Amino acid sequence: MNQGYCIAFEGIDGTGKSTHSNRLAQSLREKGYEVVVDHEPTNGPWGRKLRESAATGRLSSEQELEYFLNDRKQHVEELIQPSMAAGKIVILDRYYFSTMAYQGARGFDPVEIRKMNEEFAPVPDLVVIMDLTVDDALARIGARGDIANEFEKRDNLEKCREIFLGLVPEKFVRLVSSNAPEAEVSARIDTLVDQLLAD
Ligand SMILES: Nc1ncnc2c1ncn2[C@@H]1O[C@H](COP(=O)(O)OP(=O)(O)O)[C@@H](O)[C@H]1O
Ligand SMILES: Cc1cn([C@H]2C[C@H](O)[C@@H](COP(=O)(O)OP(=O)(O)O)O2)c(=O)[nH]c1=O
Repeated sequence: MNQGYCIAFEGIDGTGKSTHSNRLAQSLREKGYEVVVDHEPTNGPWGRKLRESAATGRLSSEQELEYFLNDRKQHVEELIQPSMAAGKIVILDRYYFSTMAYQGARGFDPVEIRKMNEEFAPVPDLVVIMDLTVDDALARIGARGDIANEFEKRDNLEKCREIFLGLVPEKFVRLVSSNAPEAEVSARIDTLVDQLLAD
């Protein structure tokens, strides 16, 4: 049994991370793989506080960063590491690249944020950056029936998108435009993951 895989979906809100992390999980299960799919912020105590803050007003930048790190530490210990150790494929709808982007957009140095995370969080085998223009992403959030929350302000999303796009030259990062029919986007992601699993 191998040591498992970790695949993270990243990108600004509304780009299809949740849709495509679930579609990928389904398609891998149909191929016989053992898959765990989960999201950050988690449904644990830190994640719940962070989600509340998206609706009611953001925490101070220091406190927000601390809560995201606490949430992730718990996630790594309780779910990510044990699942990978059991040889499963872990699919994450957001991971520490979101902290680089969103807390980076709030003034922290993304490089420092990455270092802090990589001290305890496994580096994923593949990061899929789902991409849309901010206008298109906000339109999809609206169509989903949601009112944009505190994290989803236009200027903030522009900064976050720039940080995400800055990761693309890295070897394990792939950019996928979400500006195509869902089945087409899904097929592109399946191809990337098939390549990873064949290596
Ligand atoms: N390729 C696509 N084309 C059109 N709509 C899509 C596509 N992928 C996702 N959507 C829709 O866009 C909205 C946002 O997708 P979602 O997966 O919730 O994004 P995220 O998890 O990144 O916030 C949803 O209503 C979803 O059905
Ligand atoms: C994981 C993570 C998310 N976020 C932000 C991005 C999102 O706008 C917000 C909520 O995440 P989101 O994926 O929208 O969760 P949900 O759909 O369950 O509400 O948290 C950060 O600022 N830093 C992080 O490290």
